Amino acid sequence: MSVLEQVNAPEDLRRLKIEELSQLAAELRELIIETVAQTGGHLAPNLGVVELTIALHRVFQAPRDKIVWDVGHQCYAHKILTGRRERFGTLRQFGGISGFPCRDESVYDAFGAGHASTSISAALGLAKARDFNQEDYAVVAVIGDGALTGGMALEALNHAGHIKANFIVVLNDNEMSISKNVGALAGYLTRLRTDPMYHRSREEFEALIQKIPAIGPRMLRVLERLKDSVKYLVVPGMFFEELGYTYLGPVDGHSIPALLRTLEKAKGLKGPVLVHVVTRKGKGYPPAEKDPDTFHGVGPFNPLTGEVYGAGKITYTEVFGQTLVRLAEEDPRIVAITAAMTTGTGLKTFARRFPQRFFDVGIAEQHAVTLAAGLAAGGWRPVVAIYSTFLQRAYDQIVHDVCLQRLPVVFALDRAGIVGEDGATHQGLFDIAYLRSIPNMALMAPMDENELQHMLKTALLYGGPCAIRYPRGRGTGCALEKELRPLPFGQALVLRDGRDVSLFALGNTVAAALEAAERLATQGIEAAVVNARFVKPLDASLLLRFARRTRRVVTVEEGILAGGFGSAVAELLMDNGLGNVELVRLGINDTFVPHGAPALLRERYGLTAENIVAAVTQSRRRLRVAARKK
Ligand SMILES: Cc1ncc(C[n+]2csc(CCOP(=O)(O)OP(=O)(O)O)c2C)c(N)n1
Ligand SMILES: CC(=O)[C@@H](O)[C@H](O)COP(=O)(O)O
Ligand SMILES: [Mg+2]
Repeated sequence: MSVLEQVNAPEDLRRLKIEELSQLAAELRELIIETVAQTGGHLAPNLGVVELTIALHRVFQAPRDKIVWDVGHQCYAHKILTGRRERFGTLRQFGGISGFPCRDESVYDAFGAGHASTSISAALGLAKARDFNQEDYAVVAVIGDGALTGGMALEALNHAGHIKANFIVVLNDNEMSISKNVGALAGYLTRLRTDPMYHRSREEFEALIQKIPAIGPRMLRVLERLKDSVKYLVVPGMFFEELGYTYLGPVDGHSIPALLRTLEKAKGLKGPVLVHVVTRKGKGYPPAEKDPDTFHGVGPFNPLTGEVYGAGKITYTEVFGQTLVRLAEEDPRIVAITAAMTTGTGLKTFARRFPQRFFDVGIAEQHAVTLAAGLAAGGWRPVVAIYSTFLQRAYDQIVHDVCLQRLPVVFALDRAGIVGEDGATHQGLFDIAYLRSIPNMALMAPMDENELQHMLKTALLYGGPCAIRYPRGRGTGCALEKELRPLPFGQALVLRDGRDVSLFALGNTVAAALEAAERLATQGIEAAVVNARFVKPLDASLLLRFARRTRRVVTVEEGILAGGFGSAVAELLMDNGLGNVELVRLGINDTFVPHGAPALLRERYGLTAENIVAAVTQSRRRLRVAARKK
């Protein structure tokens, strides 16, 4: 029996001999690589924390002690060691285990995640709850150097230091966010890691000074008084110490004995402790060590060669990236902003081509948006490329800093709609509802890649806040017109005429609507198909004309129904005395959509051509809302 097979729960791990732990690490790596090669997932972050996870579960007694993973994309070894080894092959599949910590999945997942920089706040909350409940357990937040660039993490670090909370922050420093980590704090961590002057613990440092004959103790007292000057230069982890933390580290995150020693020590200390662990992203798998950006989150690949499968049609992201470069060549005022997602949002070429006009601000969506507002106020034309789900972070900045001042900021909302295997934390389902309600905001969605490039041109010509939402992955494979042309603002496009029912579709659901119309035609039902293009402003006159003519309307959107595109159409009909038009809204009905293959999720959540056909035929039986709650 392998060492890993002996571990069904963390107590089994605590029974292993210390010499067996490195074998356990090797077996965990093997299982993670083998599985992710099949399912896709976050390979490099997980390979980097194998020893750290073993050490955490050896020193702390989960589920009594709480381990809170930031982002949670590095929790695979944790899942395998906490009773989910047998189910690990179902990773990220519909009905299988999630790629992120999830309280509904296991008592060992102390706090759910998916978005970055929440762990210190959550751990602090758990620690205070423990104190209020007069309980006695340890709380540990595990946060990466990338996630530490997020405002929330810094806010929590600040607060926890101030209230002297009893908890531990483990900083997993691998010098990487998804791409190379950015920011002044990252530079400070590098100095901590590499400068021999910093490379010792505070106690070692003080012991060293004490030993200086005759003047040692006096010198220490002087240094104590010179807190803000000399001591700053020489005390390791001074930044964290000044915030109120006991700093331990830097520790080699691939040495199990060093990790065990340091975590034991941290466990015995009072007040906030920060353990600085240095790891290598992708550790133990050469392709991932060499290219941690590609292997951060990866689709299925050949484990022997590291070849990633699935090249083919161009993605929406790529079309966005290449169009922005073209437009920026023509307009020197265009600048691009990403919040730590240069590759994911397709801005790599832009960053290379226009380094001075490109900003990676770290995991700081709120700052990204207000930075864009400032640039726009100063006469520049910022394009902020952020995934739909992560822009949720910056809601007030969109309202207060951009829209209220009617500033010409373009929001490129990638990963809008169903994203698939990342699951509930990452589906981009709320943006229509949260953007549509803001005055001055315009919102569009392209039906294909060709329309996306024209929409980007349109958005940049529009003089106010404007968002374009487009989906993850490959598009329709349509031809891209050479000439970029602005679309008539606020106008929908009729793709097919019909007198029995009007299908108003948004974005990538247009293809399903067209297919549905074909099928309905075989049943003798003539369905008109309208590509809405704009959620805001809606093409009111065209939509009303079709509604009046057909008296029956189906709206389709890959988004939450409440407040979405279908809601906008419902409001339009009501406001124009057409409340008696039969309306069926297809979309996500008041639920979070879990992980699974996108095609399967679209089927389950009523977004396929078949669902549209069913909605039309059921609407004849006067069913008003066809979207089902799963
Ligand atoms: C709010 C938010 N923005 C962006 C992301 C995308 N994202 C996921 S992991 C990651 C990098 C995290 O870096 P780090 O915390 O250092 O972890 P590592 O991958 O290096 O282990 C980013 C930007 C996210 N999950 N949440
Ligand atoms: C954990 C995280 O938030 C990112 O790594 C995300 O999973 C990337 O998603 P894409 O694969 O769609 O870029
Ligand atoms: Mg990192």
